[in-house]
Amino acid sequence: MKPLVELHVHIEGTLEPEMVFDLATRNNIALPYASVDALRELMEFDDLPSFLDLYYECCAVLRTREDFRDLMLAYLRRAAAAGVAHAEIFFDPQTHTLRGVPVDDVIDGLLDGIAAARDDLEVTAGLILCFLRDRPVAEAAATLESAAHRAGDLLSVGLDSAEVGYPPHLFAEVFERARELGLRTVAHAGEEGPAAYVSEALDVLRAERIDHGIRSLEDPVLVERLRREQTPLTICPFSNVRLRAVADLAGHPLKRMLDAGLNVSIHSDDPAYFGGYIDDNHREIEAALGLSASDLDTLATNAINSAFITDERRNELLG
Ligand code: HPA
Ligand SMILES: [Zn+2]
Repeated sequence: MKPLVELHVHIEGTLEPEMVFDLATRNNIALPYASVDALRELMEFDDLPSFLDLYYECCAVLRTREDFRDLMLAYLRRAAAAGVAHAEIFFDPQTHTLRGVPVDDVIDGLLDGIAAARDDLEVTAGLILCFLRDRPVAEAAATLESAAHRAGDLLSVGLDSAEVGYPPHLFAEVFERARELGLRTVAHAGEEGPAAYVSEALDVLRAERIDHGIRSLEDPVLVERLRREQTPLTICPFSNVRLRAVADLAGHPLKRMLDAGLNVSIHSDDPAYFGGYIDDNHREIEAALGLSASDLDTLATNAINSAFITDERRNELLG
């Protein structure tokens, strides 16, 4: 069995309700939830925007470098227990800098957590700085400049938050600047937005991986292109069900995507909110779709081949 590689997880989406309460106490923040259970009960969503409202609200407890370290270390412990050997992890700096947290504290804290995990968990990890597409483009550009001196500490940039109405082309110049800084590029597209956003992310942003991309199936020409170019699509089954992009796991298009020869792999998105981590996503989607041993090997191999790692590390993970 190949190890798991996590390519689509938002660190803020690993903030478990218990940690929301612990950090609120540490930082003297009054929460609008009566209890951990009361917060958990709010985790019923109609769509991406309704989820994002709660996700951003909970982020208010993250204030210090130590908070970000503890969040990262808790996530990597859980990931290591799931069998994850390598993780490429999104973070949303604007969510924190808009509340007055310095971007360096966010990055330093997350790197502290990664360093601590490397020493005792044998998990490697890297960071993907995401721009919030539903905020002004100028703010994304300023965020990138504010983190430009940390480009050596980052793997890639990404694009997340509410998708519909915020097409990728808006961020063309920001992504171009990121490439000038030596960063790789990925983008959420085709989660709730149309297949055309996936094409735009490829053509205009030159995204090297597409996060979600499930609505690509609505455009046969795009599907053929994704197959030919073997563009990685990072699929998050629990997220798609909980945000009602698909009705249930049995109706998830993953098997159709595999059978179409697309480069898909399984990931967790926001595990604290969507009912499970990467191992849980794998176990349940495999059962729901009756995936074969060969499908499972393809999924594991795709994730390893789609990671931003050295050839040496890739060979180690491929075994
Ligand atoms: O699933 C997601 N989609 C878009 N933005 C996000 N930010 C956190 N999770 C998500
Ligand atoms: Zn995501």
